[in-house]
Amino acid sequence: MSDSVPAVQTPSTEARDEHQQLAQEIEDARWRYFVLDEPTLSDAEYDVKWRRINELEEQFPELQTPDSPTQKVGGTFSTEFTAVDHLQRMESLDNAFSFEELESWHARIARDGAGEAAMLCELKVDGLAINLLYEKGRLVRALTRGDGRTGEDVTPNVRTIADIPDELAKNDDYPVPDLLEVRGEVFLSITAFDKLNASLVEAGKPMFANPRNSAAGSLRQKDPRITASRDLGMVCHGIGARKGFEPTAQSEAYDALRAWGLPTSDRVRVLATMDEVKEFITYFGEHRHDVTEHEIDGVVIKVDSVALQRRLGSTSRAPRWAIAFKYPPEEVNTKLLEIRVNVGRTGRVTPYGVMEPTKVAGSTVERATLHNAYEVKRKDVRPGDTVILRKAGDVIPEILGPVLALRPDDLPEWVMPTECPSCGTTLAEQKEGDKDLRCPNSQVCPAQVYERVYHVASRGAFDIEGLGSEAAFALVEAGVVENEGDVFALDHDKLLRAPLFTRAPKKGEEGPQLSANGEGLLRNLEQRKQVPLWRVLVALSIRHVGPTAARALATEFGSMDAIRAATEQQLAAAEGVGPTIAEAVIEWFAVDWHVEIVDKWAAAGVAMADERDESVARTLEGLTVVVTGSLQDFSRDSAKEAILSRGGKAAGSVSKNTDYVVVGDNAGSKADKAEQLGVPILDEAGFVQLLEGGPDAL
Ligand SMILES: NC(=O)c1ccc[n+]([C@@H]2O[C@H](COP(=O)([O-])OP(=O)(O)OC[C@H]3O[C@@H](n4cnc5c(N)ncnc54)[C@H](O)[C@@H]3O)[C@@H](O)[C@H]2O)c1
Ligand SMILES: [Zn+2]
Repeated sequence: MSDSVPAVQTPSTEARDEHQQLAQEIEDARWRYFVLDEPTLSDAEYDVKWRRINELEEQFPELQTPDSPTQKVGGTFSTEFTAVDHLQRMESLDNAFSFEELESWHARIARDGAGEAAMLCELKVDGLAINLLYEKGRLVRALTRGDGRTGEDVTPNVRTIADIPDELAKNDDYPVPDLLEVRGEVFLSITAFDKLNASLVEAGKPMFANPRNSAAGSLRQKDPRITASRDLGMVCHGIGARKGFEPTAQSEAYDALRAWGLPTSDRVRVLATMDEVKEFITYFGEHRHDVTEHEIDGVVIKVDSVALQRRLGSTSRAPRWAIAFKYPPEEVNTKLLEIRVNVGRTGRVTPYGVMEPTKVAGSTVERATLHNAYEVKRKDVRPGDTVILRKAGDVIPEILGPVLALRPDDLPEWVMPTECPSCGTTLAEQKEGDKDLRCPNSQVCPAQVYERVYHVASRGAFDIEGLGSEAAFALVEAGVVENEGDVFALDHDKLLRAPLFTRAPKKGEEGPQLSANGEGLLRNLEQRKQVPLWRVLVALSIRHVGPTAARALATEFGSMDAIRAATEQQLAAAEGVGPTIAEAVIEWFAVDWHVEIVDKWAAAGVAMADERDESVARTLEGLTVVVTGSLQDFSRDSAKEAILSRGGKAAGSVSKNTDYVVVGDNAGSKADKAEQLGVPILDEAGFVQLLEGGPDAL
């Protein structure tokens, strides 16, 4: 065995074929992406091909011919614009997708003596490259990157971009050079991108797949007026040919560009170690969406010293002294298999897309909501389409729209069902003009009952262990609960009818028995019958009554009976409640089967009032008291508690239903209002008397 360099392998026919195939697909993708601004592949799909072709060429160097796509800067120029040569070639960037790849890049430049070099780190802007030529400080030409040697003349369009000065600003530190090529990225701000896409969709035109394509599409317009309307921005990230300007570092070049009034980023950092570089990368990976001026798809790391840049030089398509660290793509293409509808807790029927499972931004996604039928129509997505799926950070995944170029002929539009998929009831708008459709059969529609039973047991409501989504589904499916009213009446015999909670009989037992889970559920139900009133209120699924509103209602009224007896005005006047919640509560209790739920729970032993200290005399029974300003011996809460525990009501605002207003220091408008309405006013001492002996003690 020798340890000499392994002989160069000759590619097999398969390898040759695969390479040729990939080369063609990549050229085609580049044409669509760079020239037509209308890709049919996602960047992720493109990058897979890109990596594979590089792998093949590494294994079989013979395949790496000068016309391989790996040897060329992606893109070319279209005949719609005049082709003009760059003074200095424009390059692409090599990529790293992991810290290991970044490290091996660093090891390579270290071998060439740049191991200790300071690194300039900046954001990789997702836009398109532009080359601005300034002669004697005046902008004379602007070219797209094209194939790197020749670009497209887009000067009139670039002149419409507000960020780009027609003339460089004079400056003492940096005299304006005779000639300068400035390189940078033209981009569309995120808000402008969203706005543009929304308006394109509205106009029935295909939208842009990503910010880069939208920026390119906006810049590469025959009519500069269209470009002008698109609100493009620009940020500089390099220089090309120059006369009369010799910076020693990339960072110094940026200082000069800034001084001349060119747009530079204030997020650029020059860092000494690879650990700091990785920290920078990690930071912006986590804060990607805090950068709101433009989309970013990575970080670019550059050797700062111009002398070292020269020493490292370039390959046929990219500098060796720079590398782009790419973040995982947030947009991928996937197949929309079908559109289904989901019936929610409130009966709202929402269409959602079921897609071929795809990895995006670190998780596998196969479902995404489509909100309502209008949204489906507006986006014109159809089952069978290839769709662009976006998952930005922690935001829930979104289907942006179809890739129209890939749509099969005669693909039928999707039609929203007219009947509830769960119970068959005809769907209806709740109010005229609502975008959402609802299943009006809320009382017994299995899908809605299931959601509500699940909600009853959830953390924010009764918090019943052993009653999660599977259990809730099993109870509804087996018919042991008609709706949530029956939950606390579950007993041994009823639960036996739900197979999920049973087990096979052991020797000597007859018929199926409750499983340990079944027994456990009964125990937990029993135990959770005594919970604070606010939890019971949350469990009722009253619109607008979440934990906060429920706590407010419970504190103010103390019992379910008091809430039921309260008028809409009384509810609305309660601290933390207000008119919207008051109306929702009144509406909810006006429905017979709703009231039945409460009655059934009460009959099953669910506590319907918060416990009061019985040793306290109920001196304020039936009285409404408002406390305003600050008191000496009571906090806001303890004053309220003192009123509630004596059977009174603590209201938040003064009305003619108020019996007393207690005025402390710095009381505001409520004291005035009390005076206007002639409501009796008490000071703190009077309040204490009232608490102790009721109205008679005053
Ligand atoms: N979806 C498709 O079909 C398709 C086709 C072709 C290319 N692409 C995408 O384009 C990429 C290749 O394009 P590329 O050759 O332009 O390479 P690139 O986008 O990976 O990197 C080079 C470019 O980055 C830009 N850039 C942004 N910020 C920069 C900064 N701070 N400093 C320096 N440069 C900065 C420059 O314009 C430069 O030309 C692929 O990885 C893929 O994501 C997609
Ligand atoms: Zn239904």
